[in-house]
Amino acid sequence: MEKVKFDYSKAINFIGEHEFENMRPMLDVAHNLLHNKAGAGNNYTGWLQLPEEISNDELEEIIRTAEEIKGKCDAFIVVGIGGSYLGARSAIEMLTNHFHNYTSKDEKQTPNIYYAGHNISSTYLAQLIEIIKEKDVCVNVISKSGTTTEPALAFRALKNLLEKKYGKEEARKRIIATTDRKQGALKKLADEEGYKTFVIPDDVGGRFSVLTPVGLLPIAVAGIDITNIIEGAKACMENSYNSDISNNYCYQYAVARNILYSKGKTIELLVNYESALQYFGEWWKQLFGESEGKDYKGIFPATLNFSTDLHSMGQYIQEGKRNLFETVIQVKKPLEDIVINEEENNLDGLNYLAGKTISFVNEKALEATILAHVDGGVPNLIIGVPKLTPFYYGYLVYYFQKACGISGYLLGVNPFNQPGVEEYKRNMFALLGKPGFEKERAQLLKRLK
Ligand SMILES: O=P(O)(O)OC[C@H]1O[C@](O)(CO)[C@@H](O)[C@@H]1O
Repeated sequence: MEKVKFDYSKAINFIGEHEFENMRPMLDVAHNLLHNKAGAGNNYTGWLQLPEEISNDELEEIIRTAEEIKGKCDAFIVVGIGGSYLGARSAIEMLTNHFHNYTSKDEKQTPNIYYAGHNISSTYLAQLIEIIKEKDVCVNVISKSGTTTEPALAFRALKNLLEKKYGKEEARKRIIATTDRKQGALKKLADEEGYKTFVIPDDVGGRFSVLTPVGLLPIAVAGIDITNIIEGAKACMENSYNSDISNNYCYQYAVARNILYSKGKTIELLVNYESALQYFGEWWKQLFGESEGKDYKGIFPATLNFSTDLHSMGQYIQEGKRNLFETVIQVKKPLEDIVINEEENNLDGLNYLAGKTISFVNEKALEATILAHVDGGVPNLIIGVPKLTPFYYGYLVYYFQKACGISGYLLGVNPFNQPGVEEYKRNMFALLGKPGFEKERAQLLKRLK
């Protein structure tokens, strides 16, 4: 199987070969911290061996449940936020037809997939309920902590809908909870109601959980081969095991971004030229943002979808503040292609492209953009992916997770916690009047006057 490749030749004006050499000792330390589970946050590094440790029994159980759901519903709702939904969504958007929710179940043999609990928009939830209320519905509620407000609120409304529609007994069979082994409100609720549950391993944090039932169940419901995803992750696990940077593309990426960061390139733009990768970017953004943005440092991760965003953000990238670098995901072969047709009168002037394919044009757009942006002072790192298949999805997931762990240790942070996210939650609970937050509430209300 062809490897996912990393190429930093378009950043060579910004990173000298010797700088990789200079980073070897630091990389060795980071590698050992991660692999010996000796670094900060080491009790959340279970994702490292997941592709090898996930058992056939567990995979079969996920696939069996997914088949049941597929047979039972035409609307499947994934309720979760952050790492509890972005992995699934990134795979589903990458690996199913762009228009999968617009095709009939007969055609695709899978339910439409909807998402809830990833915002607190009443309009979104009301409109979702309107769309699904006449359909046959199943819900997968996912929360590691089991206490996150956004999915809990959405789930309360959807549970109510299902119970009214089917009665309590049948609703119970249409709800699957993915949560902690023993704690949290969702675990308690699932036990009381008798929902089927899947467990998120204790040592795997939300943003590293896509290769657990968190991601795998919804992905399987969407008709995607999850065993292939695990195979891909396993391949990357093997290819990125060696701490020698000269043949470890994953470590080259981790090191390159840290070198660029140390030179003031504080914003990383993950760029794609395939719209199917939009949500992969969202998943990546949380992975790196939540892992590295702490202790008042860290690269700010942003995503761009090209060529779409070249027509909105292209100006900034070319000539704005020079604190950017790009990481381009280059897909070598599209799943489908279209040959550009010849037109007799050539009114649009495109006949010079007749006989070429749309993907050829996309490739030239990529090459042209990289050259322009490098000339404009924006280093480009390129990650070459042979094709968008389940195998390479799994490969990329592991690639970025591993690079993130290593990169976080190189930066000197704990890549596996997220203490800062609690700040807004405390304020929100206080303002909502949650019991136990009375003191904070009084203080905040004064500040809001
Ligand atoms: O799975 P949970 O516990 O609902 O958390 C969802 C998301 O919220 C966070 O905890 C941040 O609040 C993320 O780390 C996580 O991915």
